[in-house]
Amino acid sequence: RQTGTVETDAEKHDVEYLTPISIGTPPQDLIVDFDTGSSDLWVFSTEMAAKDIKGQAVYDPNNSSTSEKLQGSTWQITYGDGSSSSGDVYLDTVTIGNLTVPNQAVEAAKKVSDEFTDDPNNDGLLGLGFSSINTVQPTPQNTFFDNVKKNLDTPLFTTDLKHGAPGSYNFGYIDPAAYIGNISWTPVDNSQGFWGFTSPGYAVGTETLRNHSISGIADTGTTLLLLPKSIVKAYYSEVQGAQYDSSQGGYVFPCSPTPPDFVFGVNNGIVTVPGDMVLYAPIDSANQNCFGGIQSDTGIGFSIFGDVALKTSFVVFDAGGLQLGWAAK
Ligand SMILES: CSC[C@H](NC(=O)[C@H](Cc1ccccc1)OC(=O)N1CCC(N)CC1)C(=O)N[C@@H](CC1CCCCC1)[C@@H](O)COc1ccncc1
Repeated sequence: RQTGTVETDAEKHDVEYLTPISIGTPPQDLIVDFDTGSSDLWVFSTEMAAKDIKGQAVYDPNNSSTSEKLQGSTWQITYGDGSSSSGDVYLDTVTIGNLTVPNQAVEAAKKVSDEFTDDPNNDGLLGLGFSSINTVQPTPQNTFFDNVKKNLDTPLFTTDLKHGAPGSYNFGYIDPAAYIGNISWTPVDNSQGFWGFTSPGYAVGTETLRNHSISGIADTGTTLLLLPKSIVKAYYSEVQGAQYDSSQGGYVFPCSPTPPDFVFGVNNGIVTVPGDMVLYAPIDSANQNCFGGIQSDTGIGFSIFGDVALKTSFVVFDAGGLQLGWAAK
């Protein structure tokens, strides 16, 4: 039985968290975005047109003695932000930290949308959602976690994302030194392939929790905390000078004073998003006005507890118990 840990680096404004992996023999090192909101492991590859590669590292299956083409298999994925990619599939050895999966489906990109080409630091995505939403056809493939979990002490992984500092993903164990207080557990609904859960309510600042069921997903691949419009309006009604700015595509407000905290419930516990984390990023060079880290989930169909929520906590993604655990740190 094994356990593993790997460090993940926050990009500017924590817009995404990038983590090193190795693929093939000899190992080819890439840095990818671990995404609990999707279930494909895809990477930039030598099968892409040179014009679509701008600084990313690429996977070359022909340079790996252990790669084996999955004949006839293809994949195509589109994300919530409209970005997309597609290609074909190889089985090859994938290593994360000290954990190795010998026959992991590695989805080699042939095409990627501009959002990926224009993100030089990101060489691909490693999906940590449920394998039921893997896009490989004709036969969907398992995620790295699904393949490795039989070798783990216990079938779970944890996230410890931080604000502007390296965080970590641990596999197979809960590090008691990584959190304080108790872990609040809540059942997971994986019927849509996501780590879905329902929060019982929320509070703005120091007020008492309001009962308001919020169904959403814990998603490391989404930068912001996307909530129902009514809750977002209630929050920003308590932020001086906050307004919806259609040119920015969200609520903006003066970068000082620090806005109130946002609290959401997890079972009988609470998670506090400090006001200074709601200050997502300045929208002007004078740093006068800031784009909010809390925005509306309109059009998605569920809320998204993205990095703005996750980086406040130590979160346990427990596939064995089909539950999520949230703890302060
Ligand atoms: C409505 S899900 C929006 C979300 N994409 C984001 O959160 C992107 C992430 C990003 C992209 C490029 C550079 C840096 C960060 O970032 C922003 O959208 N923003 C950050 C910057 C900010 N100024 C504006 C808002 C999203 O598709 N996630 C998916 C993974 C994501 C795809 C794009 C690459 C990075 C990983 C995934 O987990 C959720 O998939 C779905 C969610 C709902 N139905 C379908 C799919």
